[in-house]
Amino acid sequence: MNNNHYDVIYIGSGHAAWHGALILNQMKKRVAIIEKDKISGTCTNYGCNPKILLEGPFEAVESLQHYKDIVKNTPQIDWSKLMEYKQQTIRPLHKGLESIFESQGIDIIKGEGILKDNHTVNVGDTDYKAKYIVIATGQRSNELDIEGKELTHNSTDFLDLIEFPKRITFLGGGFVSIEFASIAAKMGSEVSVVVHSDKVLKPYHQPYVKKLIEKLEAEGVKFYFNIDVTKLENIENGLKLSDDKAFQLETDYVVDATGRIPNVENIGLDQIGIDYDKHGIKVNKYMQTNIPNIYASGDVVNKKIPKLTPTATFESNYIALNILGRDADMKKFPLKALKLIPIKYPAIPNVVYSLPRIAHVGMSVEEAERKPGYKVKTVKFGEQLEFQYKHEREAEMKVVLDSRNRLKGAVIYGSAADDLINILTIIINKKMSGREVNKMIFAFPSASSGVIQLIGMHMLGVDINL
Ligand SMILES: Cc1cc2nc3c(=O)[nH]c(=O)nc-3n(C[C@H](O)[C@H](O)[C@H](O)COP(=O)(O)OP(=O)(O)OC[C@H]3O[C@@H](n4cnc5c(N)ncnc54)[C@H](O)[C@@H]3O)c2cc1C
Ligand SMILES: NC(=O)c1ccc[n+]([C@@H]2O[C@H](COP(=O)([O-])OP(=O)(O)OC[C@H]3O[C@@H](n4cnc5c(N)ncnc54)[C@H](O)[C@@H]3O)[C@@H](O)[C@H]2O)c1
Repeated sequence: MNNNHYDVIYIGSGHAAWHGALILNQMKKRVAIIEKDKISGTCTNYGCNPKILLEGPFEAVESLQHYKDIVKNTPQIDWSKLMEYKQQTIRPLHKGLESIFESQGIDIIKGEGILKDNHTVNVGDTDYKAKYIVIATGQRSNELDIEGKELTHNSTDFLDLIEFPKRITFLGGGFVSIEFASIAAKMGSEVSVVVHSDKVLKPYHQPYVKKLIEKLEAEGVKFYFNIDVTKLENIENGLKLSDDKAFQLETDYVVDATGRIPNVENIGLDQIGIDYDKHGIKVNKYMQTNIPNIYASGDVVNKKIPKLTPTATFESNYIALNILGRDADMKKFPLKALKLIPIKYPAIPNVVYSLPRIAHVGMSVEEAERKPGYKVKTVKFGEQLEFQYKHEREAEMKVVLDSRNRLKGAVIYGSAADDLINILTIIINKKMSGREVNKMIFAFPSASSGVIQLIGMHMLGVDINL
């Protein structure tokens, strides 16, 4: 076989690509991954992984603060040591993954992939051919078009900060701003969050967002709402941010966290006629673009569901199975059937990794309140399970139950929300009844055992808000 001919070529090497690439490789397909930057994409190198690693010590400090009458003296975090640890841990990851892929027989092609026709991707001066192509080029940070925009930084810069600034400002009220502001507040910086609307974390349950804002404000974070910044300039002692009206803010470091935009430019979409818009590449229910042998996966897709690592992974796996189904011969009928199954997303948990976290899954409280027959129950588990839940009295959740008391959705405020939400996601996806939930035994006295018990009681119709 010609060396440059593949069954499947991926453009991009993030979660939207490599999970499926490994499946196809295992199933004896010849696979190549084209990557212009570090192998394994945003999450591993510039997103989830470095973020959660840097956040670890701050989370530990936050837990200790729940015992402030008992544990004296808040520990100080040495940012430069923490950054050193982050670099040592994160920097080798892409090389590690690269060698795993290569040892499995997946070809890694370094460079910028550009579609030339329905079966050809060009990298540098070489053309690579494939029966199927998966576009998985992800997103990049938005850059606000303001005067002095070159003085702003993005999330990647923040995650590489060597020295923590005394004053730091985040533009935007989304995930990145709120997660990073939680860290910055604990570094003792003067932290500002400047938002162009009157809300932060719009998709989240606003009463819990309000609780989080109040908590961050108590730690010194200043929120500025309804401000459309237009200018950032150097001044004698730092930077000055302003709008066209009276807003002025002096700071030392500005993070533009006003969202991410799909990488749809310069990859040959117009040349070969693939449909896309500013929200990403358009796909059908099989994740195919309007050219059927070319798929799109992950953040680059124009989709209503959240652009997250687990959704990118889910799509990557789905596409691999769809390709296997299309290629299967009739003797392997079960595989053939795979190509006919449209993608169907289960309930998708979302977490803001703030301190504390906010998480949600399934039907929102707001939708449930409008829907006849649905109930919303508030479970004040921080108060009810004080000793199990490590003194975090303000931790709370709201669960959405349908007319048969099945769990349909939940929103959680509290430090363990990121793990608890996964358990609730299983209950929702498995459509478990209250009886089924109550038939299981969990380790005690863990936080999750208490929470599941409380929810299990609600699902049996027993209201046990003590
Ligand atoms: C700061 C931050 C924190 C985040 N935290 C979380 C979190 O906690 N949980 C979560 O679920 N999600 C989080 N995300 C989102 C998550 O990182 C993305 O949803 C995920 O990485 C999407 O995967 P992907 O493969 O679609 O895209 P990416 O991981 O962005 O991969 C795309 C790859 O394609 C490459 N590429 C682009 N164009 C070309 C080309 N022409 N040729 C070759 N290669 C190309 C890029 O270099 C990149 O490596 C975070 C994101 C950021 C920025
Ligand atoms: N925990 C997680 O899962 C996690 C964490 C970080 C990032 N992410 C992913 O990365 C994406 C990017 O995060 P983000 O926080 O940058 O984006 P975001 O979409 O969450 O928030 C963007 C913020 O910027 C504001 N904004 C948008 N346009 C603006 C403009 N022109 N002027 C001023 N403000 C403007 C929005 O109102 C919003 O408050 C997320 O949507 C998510 O997909 C996920």
